[in-house]
Amino acid sequence: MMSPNPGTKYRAFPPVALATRTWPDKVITRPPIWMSTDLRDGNQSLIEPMNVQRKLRLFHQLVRIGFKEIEVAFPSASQTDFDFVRRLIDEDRIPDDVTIEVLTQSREDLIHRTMESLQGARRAIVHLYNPVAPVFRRVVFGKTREEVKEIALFGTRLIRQLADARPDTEWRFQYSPEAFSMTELDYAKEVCDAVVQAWGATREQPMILNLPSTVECTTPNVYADQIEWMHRHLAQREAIILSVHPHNDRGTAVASAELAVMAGADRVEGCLFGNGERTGNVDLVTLALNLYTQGVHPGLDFSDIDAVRQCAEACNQLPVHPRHPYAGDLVFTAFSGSHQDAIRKGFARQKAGAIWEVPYLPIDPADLGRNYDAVIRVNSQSGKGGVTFLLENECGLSLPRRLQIEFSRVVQQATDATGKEADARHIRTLFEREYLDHRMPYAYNGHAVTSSASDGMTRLEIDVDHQGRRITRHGLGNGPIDAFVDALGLNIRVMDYHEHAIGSGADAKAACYVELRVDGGPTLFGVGIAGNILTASFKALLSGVNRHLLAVAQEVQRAEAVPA
Ligand SMILES: CC(=O)SCCNC(=O)CCNC(=O)[C@H](O)C(C)(C)COP(=O)(O)OP(=O)(O)OC[C@H]1O[C@@H](n2cnc3c(N)ncnc32)[C@H](O)[C@@H]1OP(=O)(O)O
Ligand SMILES: CC(C)C(=O)C(=O)O
Ligand SMILES: [Mg+2]
Repeated sequence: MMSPNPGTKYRAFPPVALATRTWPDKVITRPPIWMSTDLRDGNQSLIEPMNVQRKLRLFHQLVRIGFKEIEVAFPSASQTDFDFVRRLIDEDRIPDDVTIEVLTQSREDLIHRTMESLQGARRAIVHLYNPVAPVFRRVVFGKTREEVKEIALFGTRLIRQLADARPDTEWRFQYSPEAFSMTELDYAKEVCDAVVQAWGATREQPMILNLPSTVECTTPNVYADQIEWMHRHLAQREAIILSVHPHNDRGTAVASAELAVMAGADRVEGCLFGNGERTGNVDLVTLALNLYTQGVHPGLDFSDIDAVRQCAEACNQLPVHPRHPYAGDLVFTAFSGSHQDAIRKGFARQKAGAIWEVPYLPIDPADLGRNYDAVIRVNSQSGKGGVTFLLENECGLSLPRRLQIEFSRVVQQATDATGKEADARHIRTLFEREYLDHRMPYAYNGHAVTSSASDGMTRLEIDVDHQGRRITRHGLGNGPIDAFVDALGLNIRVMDYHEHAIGSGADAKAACYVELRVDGGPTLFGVGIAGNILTASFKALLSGVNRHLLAVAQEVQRAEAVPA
């Protein structure tokens, strides 16, 4: 049960005294060094860790995306992880410009096994960690500050010694004071300075110092302050590649990473789609594409985001949420009417090569290999914009504005009745049923222009079915439509008329929309599609007449059904 007074159980994280902080004014203008830990931190968080096959598949996907540093295993943890590192090296699967990284605790046997796994590697990063925060010192280790610092120094010296004994590999060293963000800053600095010195890092041969928010426990601005404080106070900053490793316990890992980069971090560790322990490591896809939408190329290639997502889902055996930024199934989909309207107008105005300005879409789906098909989907929350967009895209029909309004009511009735989404095919069917399929009471069979005489009048013979009976009639008018109306012998007033071609070449068709009023009733539309514009316009007239007569018949039925 939730406590009515959480202050007795939980305490607020204290802010950092850093009055002269500079990060709020910084702008990220280049990408950080990315490090994927999908195959280590991501893997250790899975219900079933990846086998070698799945790890290989994900490794090659990470290489394709463009990661140059990949933490591939915790080799002393399991035979699978050890064997995986061996396969990468023995089968020469690591591209020249990619460096693999492995993680170890600061324990003698584990360090020996870790170094053994890397035998023969061209280049490798050995990553040592130990927890340094007060709760770990007290609860997990029962050690003093000095003793915990000594754990870090022991591992650093041993790795230095083993690395020096294997000069054929180009070694790099990384140290993480685990749970950094929960640690007193002066103590974190003391441990880190000691490790940097013990390793012998220099400007020419820097080491990676990784400051994790192992469990995210502050607002992102506090993490940024902690990073800036370290950035400014570390004794040998020039000998350090400053790295961050945010987790997402408060749901703000992406913000933490972004602010940390503004605060001085050079490097970010995380996983694709935010996989990782508990609520995940920071999501590298979101981080990278956030940069991209600011006009900064992240140096990672997500131009086939669906393939990356499918690979991650298959390897992790975990789904990516449909609303996941940039990658989820629904993130480029608008259901609601005003959004659809704005997106449709945005697409219509967007010019190739111009700055992207489609409302509600922060990125062009095409940049990620997504198409526009699913951008607009229609349910009962949708308006004319979405319906119009789908008809345009699916059938090449550009409805005049008032017809858009008329037909969107038809779609809304249908979606309200079912409570379900109407896909493009369903909308097309509704449109055909409403405007194109009526053959009662009138159906078009043919026409002939008998003369277009010198008096400027059109004479027309029409061949139509009326109530299933074939009839021929003649009409005279100041144009074909006028003559057709005359031949029908009905009281029809044509209020508006639109036409356009559908497609091009031999298969091109004509679409015609007429807005009319029959017998002084309400205005309504008729639509005709045919191989030529004249036939399309006659069909459109009959469509409108049939719709009017059907509405009248339904009205009569309704009136008769009401008990007296
Ligand atoms: C935040 C992170 O993601 S850190 C990475 C965490 N990832 C993993 O742990 C996954 C792989 N790990 C494993 O499979 C196991 O931990 C192994 C195989 C490496 C080691 O297993 P075990 O030997 O059974 O030890 P276990 O993991 O339980 O470690 C506990 C012991 O190590 C000590 N320890 C924990 N971390 C460290 C460290 N970084 N350096 C030195 N000692 C450590 C603990 O204090 C404890 O000591 P104690 O037994 O004297 O009380
Ligand atoms: C090993 C370290 C970097 C880690 O994964 C963490 O602290 O979250
Ligand atoms: Mg982690």
